Amino acid sequence: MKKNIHVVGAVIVKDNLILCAQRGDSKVLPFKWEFPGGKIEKGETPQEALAREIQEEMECEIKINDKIETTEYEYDFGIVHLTTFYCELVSGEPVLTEHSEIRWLAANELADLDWAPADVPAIENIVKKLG
Ligand SMILES: Nc1nc2c([nH]c(=O)n2[C@H]2C[C@H](O)[C@@H](COP(=O)(O)OP(=O)(O)OP(=O)(O)O)O2)c(=O)[nH]1
Repeated sequence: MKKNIHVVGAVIVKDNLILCAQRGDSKVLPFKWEFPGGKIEKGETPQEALAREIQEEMECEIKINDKIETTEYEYDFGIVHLTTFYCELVSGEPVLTEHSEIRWLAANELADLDWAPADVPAIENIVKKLG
């Protein structure tokens, strides 16, 4: 049976633009675009995991707002359960540490990127709301 992987992603909105991050070449899903975040660790709420991941990965502090949705996608390495939240920056500016690139895009530009497949339903949801 495939393992279940519980992941949180931050849809950070600033001046109507959304932060998009490209995965590095040494990771699974190389060069795919995603929302910064990562795996929920034991004992964490999704929000705690997200705040921790963004601090580690992007060196900034966020405020976590409404949940967008939780979706499931079955990859060959496991089933990712991805929960996304609208977020805003509280302090700091996102820094590239693990990602190969970051971009701030308007909602109607999101579909131009090659997203991790698990993210596609969230992208559609965001475009409906903000696009
Ligand atoms: N952070 C993030 N991960 C995503 C998204 N969409 C998606 O399919 N994923 C997948 C990629 C990974 O398999 C998993 C996230 O875990 P991670 O970011 O901690 O994993 P990783 O591969 O970068 O690092 P690791 O296993 O070496 O710790 O979820 C997304 O929008 N954001």
